[in-house]
This record gives sequence, structure tokens and C-alpha cells, in this order.
Amino acid sequence: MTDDYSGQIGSLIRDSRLHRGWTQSQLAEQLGTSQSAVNRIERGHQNLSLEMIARIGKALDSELVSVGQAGPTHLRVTGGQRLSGSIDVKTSKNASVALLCASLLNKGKTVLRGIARIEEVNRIIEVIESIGIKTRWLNDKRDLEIVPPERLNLDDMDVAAARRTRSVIMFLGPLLHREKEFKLPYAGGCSLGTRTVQPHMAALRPFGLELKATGGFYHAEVDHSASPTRPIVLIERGDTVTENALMAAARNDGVTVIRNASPNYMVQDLCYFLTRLGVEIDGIGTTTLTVRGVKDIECDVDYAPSEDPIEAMSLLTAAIVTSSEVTVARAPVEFLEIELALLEEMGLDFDLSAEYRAGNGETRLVDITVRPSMLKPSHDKIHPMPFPGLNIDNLPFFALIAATASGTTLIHDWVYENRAIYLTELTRLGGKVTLLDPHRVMVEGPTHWSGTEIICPPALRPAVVVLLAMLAAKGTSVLRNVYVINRGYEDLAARLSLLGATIETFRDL
Ligand SMILES: CC(=O)N[C@H]1[C@@H](OP(=O)(O)OP(=O)(O)OC[C@H]2O[C@@H](n3ccc(=O)[nH]c3=O)[C@H](O)[C@@H]2O)O[C@H](CO)[C@@H](O)[C@@H]1O
Ligand SMILES: C=C(OP(=O)(O)O)C(=O)O
Repeated sequence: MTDDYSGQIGSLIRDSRLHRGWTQSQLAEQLGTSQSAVNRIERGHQNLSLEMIARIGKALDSELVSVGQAGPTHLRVTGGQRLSGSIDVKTSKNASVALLCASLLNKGKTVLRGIARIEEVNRIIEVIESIGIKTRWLNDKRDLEIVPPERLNLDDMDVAAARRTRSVIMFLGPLLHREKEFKLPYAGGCSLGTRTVQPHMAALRPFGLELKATGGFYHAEVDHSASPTRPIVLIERGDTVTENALMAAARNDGVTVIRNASPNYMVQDLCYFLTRLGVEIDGIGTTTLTVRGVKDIECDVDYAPSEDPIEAMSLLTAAIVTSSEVTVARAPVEFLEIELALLEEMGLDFDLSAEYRAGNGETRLVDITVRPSMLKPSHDKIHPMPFPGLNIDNLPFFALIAATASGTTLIHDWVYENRAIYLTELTRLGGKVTLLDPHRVMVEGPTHWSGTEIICPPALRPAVVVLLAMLAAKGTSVLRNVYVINRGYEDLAARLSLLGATIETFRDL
């Protein structure tokens, strides 16, 4: 066993012992050894046999000390502390994945600056590399270079990586120009209930795409002679369906009109990126997009996606729930306006800096400083709407914020079949969250949070909501299996720690 492993195992044992509230002597007693031996073990100064590791694991009733493949990552949070300082919002998951998919349109080199370093992006990179695209991190791993091959090897697709995302559905729009036949695995992602692909099929049919779903795959056949003869009217104002239609329109040699388009942040980023590829788009930021496509796209392009309004909302919530003064810098204000208006109504004390532009030269950013406030509940139910409404992915944070206010708030998530259900996890930390039906929860505040151990709900935003409640909860909490958070947030625990949170990352060995 190397010194490195001894040290890692030692700190896992120490963390686990402290989590149980034991002294070194108490653990020593359980193990039939001395306190000084436990001290040596915890400092990594003792060679440990596998048998001893197993005994310690049993005594601590902890999966921490398991031997084998590296297991899931967990967080241990010591809560009840105020945060302070300033934190920059990172670029968005949802624009990053759309732009990775859009790079499939370009036969030239694409560089994406400051792209989010998150698991969802890693999965899409694995997929595009598996089909022959070369990627390379540049500038201290901030920027990603993407160079396509002459022909894609779609048969070699890393299906396991693809199935872990929903974003892979956005391969349809770009691929339909390149291939006559291909297949994609069914889209995965968070467990939020059934999410339809019907609007995608309807939007792409005018471009000659027919999809059949069998055996876990969408089988696509494309009639390359087809092109839309009428405006494409989206059945739903969804983000990824709008992006798919845009990417199909980008290489349609003519004018495509997309109605009931989502004007949301990731769609805007995609539009700005496509214009850099020579595609003309009128109506960016509105629900009617008029796209003049180009038959072949081969140019070297450099683009910096904008900051994530959902991460901004998450960080604002971290400050609110811990009654802290924090500046959330580089927040894309246009995509937070309803959220901020509602928070103002609820009594939040905050101010905004002057506006400045994001790296894409378009998106308006501000620094938001939040101060400790006595919140009151919203008069009306809080519910999301497609942009410019309250963002669908920001809704879960309002459940947590409502739990800090004095009174009751109705939260209505009409969008997802399962997401509101996960908000009831807050009851395990002392919250009063009652599930009225699968779409509505009643939240009663204020809450005296107390720490506990929870396995991450299998949905990104509710998982982050639980983590943020743990920041407010007195005592120690453990959040197990945080892949779902890492899917959408870059180094969240480490960055919150820079604001003064006490969060340790640990994993099964
Ligand atoms: C990669 C990406 O960008 N993901 C985002 C995108 O997913 P995406 O665009 O894939 O969202 P979906 O198409 O799954 O839509 C989410 C749900 O909303 C319903 N729906 C949507 C629009 C509408 O006008 N009417 C309607 O009923 C859909 O039926 C579905 O149940 O949008 C979701 C909703 O904003 C966000 O949660 C996701 O973070
Ligand atoms: C639901 C979400 O994302 P996805 O579409 O990637 O599942 C989310 O970002 O909260």
C-alpha cells in the first residue's frame, strides 16, 4: 500500500469516526487496539492489512472503507455557518451541450471557450470522440478544441455515455444533413418522469427525418431532397426541440421559419454561435426565428458560451438559506428577472451592479449582492413558465427559499412528473414540505434545519436544493452519490468552500 493510499484511508476513517461522534479512544475500544494506534492510522502512518480495513469499516458501519473500484463520490457538510465573499457564475450546462452538438455541423475547427467542466459535458465529449471527432483541452483546461474527421463512425458510438444524457437527442438536427441512416440510443438524463421526443420528430420531419423507436434506439432515415415548405410550428416551446430545429435549419439551403421557438438562454447562445458559422438568424430572443442556412459549413470558429442563470439562482439560494451576504458575480440578469422580482416581493435585500457583457459579446451580466433578510412567503403559487417566465429549472430553489420564509407557499411544478416529489427530501432536514399531488408541494417556514444523511435524489436541481439546505443545517450532514450534481455544476462543493462553507468530498475506495 502506498503512502498516498494510507493517507487517504486515514482521513476517510477520521471523517467517518467524527461523523459518528466518536473519539479516537472509542474507536480504539471497538477495534481492541490503542488510541495511539488509531491516531497513527488516521494520520496515514500505519500500514493496514485488508482485514484491518474491513474491521474498521464494520466498526464504523461505513461504506467508506470498501476495497475495489473507485465508487461514487459523497459530500460531508458541516452546516449552520454563514458564507461571505464573492463567487463567479460558470458557463451553462445547457448551452455547453447544445454547442457541442452544434459543432457536428462544422467541418472546420470549433473552439469553445470556458465551456462548463461538468459530467454532462464529459459524457458528450466521450460520445463525440467515440465517433471519430478529436477533442483537446486548451489553456489550463478552460477551452475545448473540436476537430471533426472527414467521416463520422456512428457505429462506434459510446452508447453507455450517450444513454447517461438527454442532450444526445440534439445530435438529430446536425446529423440529418450528414447521414442518410443512423441510430441514436434513447435519451437519458435525470429521472424526471417521461420526457417526450414527439415534438423533436414533428419539428425535424419537414427536413426529411423519420424516426422509429425500437430496441432502445431511435432509428433515423433521412430524405435529403426534403426541405421545409412552410414555417415549422413547434408543438411545445421546448429548449432542446428549438435547438434541434435550429441546427437542422442551419444547413438548410434556404429560409426556415421556426414559430413557438424557445427564446431561452441556451437557445440564444446557440443562435449567436450559428451566426459565427455564417448562418443568418432574425428574431434571436423571440419566439419566431427566421433562419437563412448555408449548405456547407467549414470554418474555424471560436465562441464563449454565456454564464448559467440556474447556477446563479443556486448560488443566490445558498446565500439566502444561510442568511449570508454574498456577491454572485457574472449573473445573466435577463434570465433572472422574474426570479429577482419575486425575491424582492418576498423581502430579499439585494442590489445589482451596472451591467456588462459576457464573453459572447451579447448576454448582459451583473453582480448581485444579497444580504440577510426576513422573508415572507409569496402571495400566489410559485410556478415556472417557458422564458421569459420563471425558469423551469429555477423552481426547486424557490421551495428551499420558501422554507426560510415565515408562512406557507404553494410550489407548482407542472412541467415534470417527478421533480416536485424529490423536494420532500427537505423534510429529512427539518423542513415542512407536504406533497399535495405529484406536481405541487406546500412549504411551511421558517425552518430550523438539522443535519442528516441523505442519498442524492436522482435529479439535478432537487439534489442541489438538498445540498444547500445542508449548508444551513446545524451539525454534520452527508450527501451520498453526488454524480447527479456534478452532471451540471463545476466543482460546486469546492467553490462553496471558498465562501466559507465546510464541505468535504469523499469517495468509496
Ligand atoms: C439540455 C437542456 O437544455 N435541458 C433543459 C431543457 O430540456 P428539454 O428541452 O429536453 O426539455 P423537455 O423537452 O423534456 O421539456 C421539459 C418538459 O416540459 C414540457 N413542456 C415544455 C415546453 C412547453 O412549452 N410545454 C411543455 O409541456 C415537456 O413536455 C417536458 O415534459 O428544457 C427543460 C425545461 O426548460 C430544462 O429543465 C432542461 O434543463
Ligand atoms: C433537467 C435538467 O437537465 P437535463 O435536460 O439535462 O436533464 C436540468 O438542468 O435541471
